[in-house]
Amino acid sequence: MPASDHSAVIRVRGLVTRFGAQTIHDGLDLDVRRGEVLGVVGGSGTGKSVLLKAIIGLVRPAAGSIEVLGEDTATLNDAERIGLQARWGVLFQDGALFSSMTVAENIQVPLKEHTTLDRATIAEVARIKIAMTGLPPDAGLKYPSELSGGMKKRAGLARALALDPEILFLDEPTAGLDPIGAAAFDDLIKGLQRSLGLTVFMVTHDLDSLRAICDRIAVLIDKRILVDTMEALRLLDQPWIREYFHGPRGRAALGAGA
Ligand SMILES: Nc1ncnc2c1ncn2[C@@H]1O[C@H](COP(=O)(O)OP(=O)(O)OP(=O)(O)O)[C@@H](O)[C@H]1O
Repeated sequence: MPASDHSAVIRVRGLVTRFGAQTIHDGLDLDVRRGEVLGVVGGSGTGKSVLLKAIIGLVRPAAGSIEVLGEDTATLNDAERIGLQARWGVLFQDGALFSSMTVAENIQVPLKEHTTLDRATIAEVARIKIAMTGLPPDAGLKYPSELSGGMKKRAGLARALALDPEILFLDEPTAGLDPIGAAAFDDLIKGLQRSLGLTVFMVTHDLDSLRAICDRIAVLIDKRILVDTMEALRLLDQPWIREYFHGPRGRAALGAGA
């Protein structure tokens, strides 16, 4: 494998984000490696979603730099920004589907926005994405209100994959799913990540997901990030990490030896 395959596809340096007087991140550094599944964890309100939004340009940093796929996101003009956005897909927590559109129409939105493909090809791509995410073929004709929670997530994932992105951002993908549905969704993400060579940035609270599919884990603590493998992080003597990995839920998810 060439050395460049190990290079960071997301490089955050000295990130500071603020809302009014509240500082969310203060000098945060993070590298996300090409082809890895990175799980992002941390206590409630520590800034996991804000970090995701800062990386995809929905929150403007007060200081620091964010490079995605080699592009410094602060210096892009509109055309460059749109070009970069086409190289990642995002699945927000609730799926964020347009309720007035069918699943197929939802998936077609980014294709219509970012490509010059004809209607028949766009419809065919949408059909492929529906199949890839394990939805039945007739799901394309359904409206979001007619879908179960798990199907909504799959439809959101199909839309996130519409443009064959290099990076997939997931915000709490298994939240609200029952354990069997969550495990199936984890399997789907891991399978797609492997077959498509995706880099996955996944905000989650779900210890089962972390164990099942993440290569490394980033922990938001004190407005910064600690990143390592789960095995290495679990050895750290840090109060939140101890509680998270060695508390009752951590022990249950990680096995009796945790
Ligand atoms: N648009 C906004 N305006 C003002 N404050 C915000 C905004 N977005 C987020 N915040 C604040 O930033 C902090 C971090 O929020 P964020 O949603 O990133 O937390 P989180 O770590 O994802 O939490 P959770 O696990 O509970 O979802 C919170 O205190 C939140 O209230």
